[in-house]
Amino acid sequence: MGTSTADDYYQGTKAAIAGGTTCIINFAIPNKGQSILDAFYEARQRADPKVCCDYSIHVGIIQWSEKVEKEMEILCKEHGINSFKVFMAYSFMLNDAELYSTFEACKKLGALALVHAENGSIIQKNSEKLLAKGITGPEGHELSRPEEVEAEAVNRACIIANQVDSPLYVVHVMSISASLALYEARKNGTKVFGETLAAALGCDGSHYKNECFEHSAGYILSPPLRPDPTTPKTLMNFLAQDVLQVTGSDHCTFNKSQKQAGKNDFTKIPNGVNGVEDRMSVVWEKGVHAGIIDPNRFVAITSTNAAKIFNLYPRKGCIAVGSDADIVIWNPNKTRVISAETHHQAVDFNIFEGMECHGVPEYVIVNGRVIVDDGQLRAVEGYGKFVETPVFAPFVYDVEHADDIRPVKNGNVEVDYSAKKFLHEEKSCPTPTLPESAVSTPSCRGARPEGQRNIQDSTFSISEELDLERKSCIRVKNPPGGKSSGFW
Ligand SMILES: NC(=O)NCCC(=O)O
Ligand SMILES: [Zn+2]
Repeated sequence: MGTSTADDYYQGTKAAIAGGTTCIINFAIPNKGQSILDAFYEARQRADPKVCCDYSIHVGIIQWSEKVEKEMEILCKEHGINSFKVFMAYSFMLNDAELYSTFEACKKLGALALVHAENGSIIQKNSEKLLAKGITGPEGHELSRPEEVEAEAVNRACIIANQVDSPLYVVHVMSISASLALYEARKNGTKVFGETLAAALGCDGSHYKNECFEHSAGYILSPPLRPDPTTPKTLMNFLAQDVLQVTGSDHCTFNKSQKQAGKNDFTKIPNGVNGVEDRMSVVWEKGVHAGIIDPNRFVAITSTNAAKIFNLYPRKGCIAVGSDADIVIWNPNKTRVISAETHHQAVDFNIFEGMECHGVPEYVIVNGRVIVDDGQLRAVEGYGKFVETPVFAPFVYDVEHADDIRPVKNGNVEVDYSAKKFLHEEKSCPTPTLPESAVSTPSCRGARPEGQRNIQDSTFSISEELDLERKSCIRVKNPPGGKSSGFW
């Protein structure tokens, strides 16, 4: 939207580590007319000297052509890219036929299509109407793109993916309706994964009603936060029940002065909010501390599932011999209050301002180096590396042949990293590896969904049993990747 984010790769990854995230995947979105290869090279040039932790890249497709298809192949075969984001909204949205071709190309390459799902044509018409009526402030943002506009696009994207039998990943699912559209599609056999955001779990759309432009504009992202105050908790329940699989940050920050670009026209407010630093704390607070998920599910939805979907697993997303030494020591008994005054991001606004979070990353080890030491951050610019994401992720494409994951060489020891072995081990591991305090979080409070056990009552994790209990109400008949996956 004609401006650059407040956080760069240094500030962004430093903040990520401060919050307990040790690897990120950012977007390289080309400018109009720019080739996707150039967008990728540019992102690498910007990132490599600056990143404090490892990173990968999703490449954006903002138009469709044979050239784009050829370059997608080059990115997959020569540059370690396995995911491409398309938009169903904004001036650079793709139409249905173009989405069809992109999904088909992804399937052929063994890549994963990521979709920004909102109906761009409806948003445009609604925006024109609202502006003509004199509704120019940030409140117009949600009014122009209500839930059903998101849900319709999720449904349509799933149908298109199903037509070409390609897997699909829906980024930033922000509403109950959109989650249910996704769930319905999966029940009907579409291989679709759903990601929601820390923003959606920690905030609601009431902020758009704030009379202060600076405040309400600070919460503008797309799809927007929803006015229904039950949405954040319901989305957390969807994560617990595997209706959604991942919590991302979609960290895309703009300073107050940058948001001023839309002072007289909400359609010009740069879209995006913070998330990378506070994601882990917000998910712990609203999920584990609230008694909705257990610590194992916390790890799955903040780390392991993403690593599996983007084929970084088991190098990332698990603690094991041969895996990267990216480890977070989480203290559930400490608290912190989120504030723009104290955060490590460059941006001058924080959507979680004033939120008290139980759960603090006390030590963060990045590639074997202690970067957060007893709460003290010592990030090293340029210490991170670009990590390739190979195509045909077994957890997305081929669970039956997931054994084909190559064993990782660890010195002289050859470690068997077969995916099936890991799936099996996950299922049969009843021993807690967490300290008792982390499992029976004393700070637990808040109502539990009806019929669910208090997962904090036990001194060992029962997430597997709980999952089965829950799934008996919401059962995924044809899970992406097949029924044998422990992931589902
Ligand atoms: N969620 C959000 O508004 N991020 C900025 C760019 C995008 O829409 O994906
Ligand atoms: Zn998006």
